[in-house]
Amino acid sequence: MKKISLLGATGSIGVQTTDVIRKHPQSFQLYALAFGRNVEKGMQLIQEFQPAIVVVQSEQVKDALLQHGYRGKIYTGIDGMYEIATHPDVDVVVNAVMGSVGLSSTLGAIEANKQVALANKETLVTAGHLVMDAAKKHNVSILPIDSEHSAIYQCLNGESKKEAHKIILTASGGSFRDKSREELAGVTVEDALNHPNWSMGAKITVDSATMMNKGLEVIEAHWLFDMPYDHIDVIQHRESVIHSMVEFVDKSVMAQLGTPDMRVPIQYALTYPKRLELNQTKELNLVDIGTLHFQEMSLERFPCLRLAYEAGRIGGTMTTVLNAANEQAVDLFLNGKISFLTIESFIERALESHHVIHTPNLETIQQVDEQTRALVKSYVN
Ligand SMILES: NC(=O)C1=CN([C@@H]2O[C@H](COP(=O)(O)OP(=O)(O)OC[C@H]3O[C@@H](n4cnc5c(N)ncnc54)[C@H](OP(=O)(O)O)[C@@H]3O)[C@@H](O)[C@H]2O)C=CC1
Ligand SMILES: CC(=O)[C@@H](O)[C@H](O)COP(=O)(O)O
Ligand SMILES: [Mn+2]
Repeated sequence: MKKISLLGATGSIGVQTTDVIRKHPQSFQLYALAFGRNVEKGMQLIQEFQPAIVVVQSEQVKDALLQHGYRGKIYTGIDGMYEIATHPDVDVVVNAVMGSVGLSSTLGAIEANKQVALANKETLVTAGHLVMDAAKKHNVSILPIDSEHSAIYQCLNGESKKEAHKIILTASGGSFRDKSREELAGVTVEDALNHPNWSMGAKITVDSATMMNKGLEVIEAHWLFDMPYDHIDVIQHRESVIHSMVEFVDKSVMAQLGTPDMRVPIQYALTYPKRLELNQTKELNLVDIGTLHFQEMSLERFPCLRLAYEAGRIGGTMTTVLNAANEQAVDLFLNGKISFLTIESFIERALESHHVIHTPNLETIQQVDEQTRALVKSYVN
């Protein structure tokens, strides 16, 4: 029985994680959960799973939960998430919050020697060196939940890291894959949220449309698999059936395939190195699909991917700025303050004005993150 702390329980990954836990009550217990503001969903989960500890984003949300009749142990904010990520009774921490707000909990979980199942890719983008150094120091495995990185992890299983030559990340192309850059001028939030293959939270769905999601994933792969940027390729693959590939030194290529269903990588991160049945997931039927499509990824069509490669290659606080500027710009877009194409121009402006700091510590990263958000907000005026 593994006791799980689930951060971001009310979100897309969080809810799918509870689905996996529900299906395997002999293997997993939801010991603690954290969420932001969705009190209704949070209460449903509390009533079903009866966690020992609950964490919410703010005192205001805590009051709302008390008004809904919750009488158990409750903490708030980033400190609360840190508390349940490091709690001595917890075995596994699933980090499924959105954004760099998950960083201190990821670091705390590693330092407390927890098994870490990581969906929160932003923590690796903003501070990959801190996360990976801590994981090495504490001999903690970080099990990726992100579908591409889970695929790579599975392809590398039992292989020698030295013999892996190249990582090939697949990208669906996102909501606007069939539009030219000219056609992007008038797109709406609703259009952007219409992902062709996956049902996900709003921020990552917009990231898929700008291709920043793949940019963040390139940086995530760099850190997780210690792979130089020149050895990480991205190709467009419309069907999201091949979740990613690894080319080895002998030119043999391993791929991991499956229907697009996040419960598969979530469960794998919880059961690794074993596997459990996952009956409710649709079997992959390649005969029904018939044809898989592949296309070169254009850095001109998708400038956010170029910006991510450039920031990743410079390193240091450049990726902190990339991530914070993106989080802020996407938030402005989702709130109707800027257009879709302004997202990429705000990010580029923030990167251009930044003087990189190499090997920053946690405090510096947090400062740069805050300053970048304020800077990007000021661009609106
Ligand atoms: N969805 C997917 O299929 C995939 C997601 N990912 C990654 O997983 C992470 C989560 O994505 P997704 O589930 O789609 O996102 P959602 O927006 O659906 O969920 C985010 C979760 O984080 C919570 N949250 C947000 N801010 C705070 C905060 N300050 N304090 C506490 N909780 C907070 C939200 O709470 P509430 O809603 O209650 O406010 C919610 O539970 C992201 O990093 C994303 O890139 C990676 C691969 C696939
Ligand atoms: C499911 C998942 O892992 C997402 O990150 C997914 O990759 C989004 O799809 P694209 O970024 O390929 O559009
Ligand atoms: Mn992904």
